[in-house]
Amino acid sequence: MTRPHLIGLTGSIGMGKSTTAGLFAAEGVPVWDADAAVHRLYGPGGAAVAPLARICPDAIVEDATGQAIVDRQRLKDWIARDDAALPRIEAIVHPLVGADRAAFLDEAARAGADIVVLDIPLIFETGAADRFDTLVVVSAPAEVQRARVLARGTMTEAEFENILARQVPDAEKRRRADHVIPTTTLEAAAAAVRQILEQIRGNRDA
Ligand SMILES: CC(C)(COP(=O)(O)OP(=O)(O)OC[C@H]1O[C@@H](n2cnc3c(N)ncnc32)[C@H](O)[C@@H]1O)[C@@H](O)C(=O)NCCC(=O)NCCS
Ligand SMILES: Nc1ncnc2c1ncn2[C@@H]1O[C@H](COP(=O)(O)OP(=O)(O)OP(=O)(O)O)[C@@H](O)[C@H]1O
Repeated sequence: MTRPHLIGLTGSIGMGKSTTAGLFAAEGVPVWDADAAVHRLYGPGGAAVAPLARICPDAIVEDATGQAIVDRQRLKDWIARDDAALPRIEAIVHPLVGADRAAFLDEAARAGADIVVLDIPLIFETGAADRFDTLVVVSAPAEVQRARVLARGTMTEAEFENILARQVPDAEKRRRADHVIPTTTLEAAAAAVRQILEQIRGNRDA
């Protein structure tokens, strides 16, 4: 069983990771989404619920059907109060995310996938960049990024600035990427996705 070629897909907040992951999926490439994995781990029956309950019982609530789930706002409240909180949460969540990713990769290899995409917001921030065969960064002009994030209405301008300040700058991500996908239009992004897949397959077959 040969290992699939690993594409790491990343980019700063609102740059179009999820949309671009969908374009890879539309080309038949299996996609794993790190954020979605965390949401599953925090949801009903999720593997992070019990261990997080032990270190922060306040962060556990019941969903509409009475099942225990992690309340992200309450976790954030704890992180804001206590500098030790995030490292303790990460010590629980990261190994569980790693296991979810490993299960996805096993399944993709078994299914005979030649290429897979791992959609991970914090590849550069977590020092994981060298684990991929190809690094792809999605990017759009800063004013487009700002307008998109604020148009969602899910955060204030100050919250957006705060997240930006904690992320590796877009220019550095672009510099370190093997490929930059422009996300100003869907057509441009889709063309870049097809070109990247062709290049990887061409190099492999050469
Ligand atoms: C703190 C939590 C509850 C906040 O959840 P919430 O839904 O409000 O935000 P979300 O995770 O979607 O992040 C929002 C934005 O901030 C960015 N961001 C989040 N954390 C960081 C960070 N440490 N550094 C830079 N950017 C970050 C994300 O990329 C995203 O663009 C959540 O991020 C969490 O549980 N984090 C700990 C687990 C973890 O390490 N997850 C990362 C994936 S392995
Ligand atoms: N190629 C594109 N052309 C036009 N609009 C796009 C493109 N890619 C993304 N967008 C728009 O940009 C916004 C953000 O996209 P998306 O949710 O994919 O970003 P993200 O990087 O996954 O965000 P986050 O980091 O916040 O999770 C959405 O409104 C989406 O419709």
